[in-house]
Amino acid sequence: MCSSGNSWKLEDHPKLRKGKIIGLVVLDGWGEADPDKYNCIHVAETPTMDSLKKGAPDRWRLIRAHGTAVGLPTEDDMGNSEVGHNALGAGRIYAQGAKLVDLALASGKIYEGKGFRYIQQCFDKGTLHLIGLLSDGGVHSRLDQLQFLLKGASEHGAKRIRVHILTDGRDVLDGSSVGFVEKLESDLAKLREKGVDAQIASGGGRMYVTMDRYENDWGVVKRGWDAQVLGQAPHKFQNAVEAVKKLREDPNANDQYLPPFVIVDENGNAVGPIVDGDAVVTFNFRADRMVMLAKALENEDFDKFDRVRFPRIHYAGMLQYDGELKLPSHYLVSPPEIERTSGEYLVHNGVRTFACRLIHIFLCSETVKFGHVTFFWNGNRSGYFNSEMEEYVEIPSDVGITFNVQPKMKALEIAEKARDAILSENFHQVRINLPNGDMVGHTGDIEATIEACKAADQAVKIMIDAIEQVGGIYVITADHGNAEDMVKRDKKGQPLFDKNGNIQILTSHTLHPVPIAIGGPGLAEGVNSARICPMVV
Ligand SMILES: O=C(O)[C@@H](CO)OP(=O)(O)O
Repeated sequence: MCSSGNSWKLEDHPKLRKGKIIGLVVLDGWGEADPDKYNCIHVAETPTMDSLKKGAPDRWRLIRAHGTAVGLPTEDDMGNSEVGHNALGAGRIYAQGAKLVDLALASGKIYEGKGFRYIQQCFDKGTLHLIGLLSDGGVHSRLDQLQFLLKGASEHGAKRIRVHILTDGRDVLDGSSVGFVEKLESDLAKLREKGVDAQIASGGGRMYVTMDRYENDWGVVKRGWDAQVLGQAPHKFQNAVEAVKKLREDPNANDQYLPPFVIVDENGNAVGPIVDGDAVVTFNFRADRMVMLAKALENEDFDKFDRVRFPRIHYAGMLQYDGELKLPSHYLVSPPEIERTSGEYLVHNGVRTFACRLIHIFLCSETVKFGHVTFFWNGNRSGYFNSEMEEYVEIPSDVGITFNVQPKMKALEIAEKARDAILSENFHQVRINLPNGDMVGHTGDIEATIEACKAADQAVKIMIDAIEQVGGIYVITADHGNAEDMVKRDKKGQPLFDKNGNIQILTSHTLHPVPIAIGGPGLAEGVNSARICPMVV
């Protein structure tokens, strides 16, 4: 992509011919790693991707999808869908939320901003509630940022603090929740020694409580609301470490799906419901899984579930989560200003080659990843740039099952919709996200992840066949790794076992590079993938 100054006009590519349909596939969670039995992409039958790889180095190569290459603070930060899609969609690299929050905390500027001053107004009479994901995964939040915020908020006047935790087990090892809660408890104890009334007030597993996304299942947010705001949950404990340990005793329990619980005092009363006059901060920096709660906390008109009570609070997000909706209206750190993304350029350059080409861009995924190719791709903005030029199609995801039960997910339906869009010749660009490798990888089920990768490969083939038929160009890439390495390893790369001799399964993203392949009959001679992405290794 190349434009001059502030103009939206794109200069012509020196080699690519105009008027060729582009089919763009993001294979979510598809990295490149050494072949072994824990590399589900290697084990799965993936003839389409295998044949694309033969085009190396001109038509297939690797790109970095983690660390500083996608705007994260350090090279040890695994990639994730937000930063991967942001970078691919913008065609540029921005300092991401994690880094911006680090800087604001380190410089102390966070406490000077409008957002902090807004919540500070409640510190005299009200409680400060902090809600978010408790882990050091660095994808949605980080424990050390919460620790700094707790300390900083108490030094800046917060006298009563309640933390509402969401256990992880997805970006970090399952079972690690107990250690994180212990660490937090010890920090809160230190604050109590200094006279701050600080406690954990409620909790639950991130995938079952609060952190739904793209309005897939409002029941998840309601469970969180009941515990955090109303102080009601099916499980009650006097101590959060005990809560997590006890709930994990269920043989089917895991950190991602722990049921909601509230912490109660000796009289059985919840220690920290959110009430009028309180301040609330959602401390996740990543947007997608906080947007729904932000709507519930902020929107006067709200009909997604019965809130029972709508407390008059001062609410701020760690960041503003949706730049289009300006949600939430108060935030502690300004989000990355991701502007002039590729989608915006495309609508501004909407040359209609034929009269029948009514719409320029078509994109599709299923609900659980739908926003990745819309919201993230467009720099964390919901909605169309130009609805006459773009069509966004969402295929409803299965609700109420974990994805290892249905590893094909909606890959074939997505690919068929994309194929029809390509063959209709109504679009210049058709963009899809295939979530399988990632979503099934997050369940830690190796067999199912292998099936998932196979399905994604079949979907890629459908898309490529359609592009071949209309003489277009395809670009196949990924936003980060996951399914290519499903075990925790030591420094020498050997799989690690726990004390019971069980292999330690990884559900998280990885630090591996991801492929990018380009091809199709519309591709001009001499065009290679090195020029089409900012993150080429
Ligand atoms: O499910 C999610 O929220 C993240 C992992 O925390 O995965 P992805 O970045 O692929 O969306």
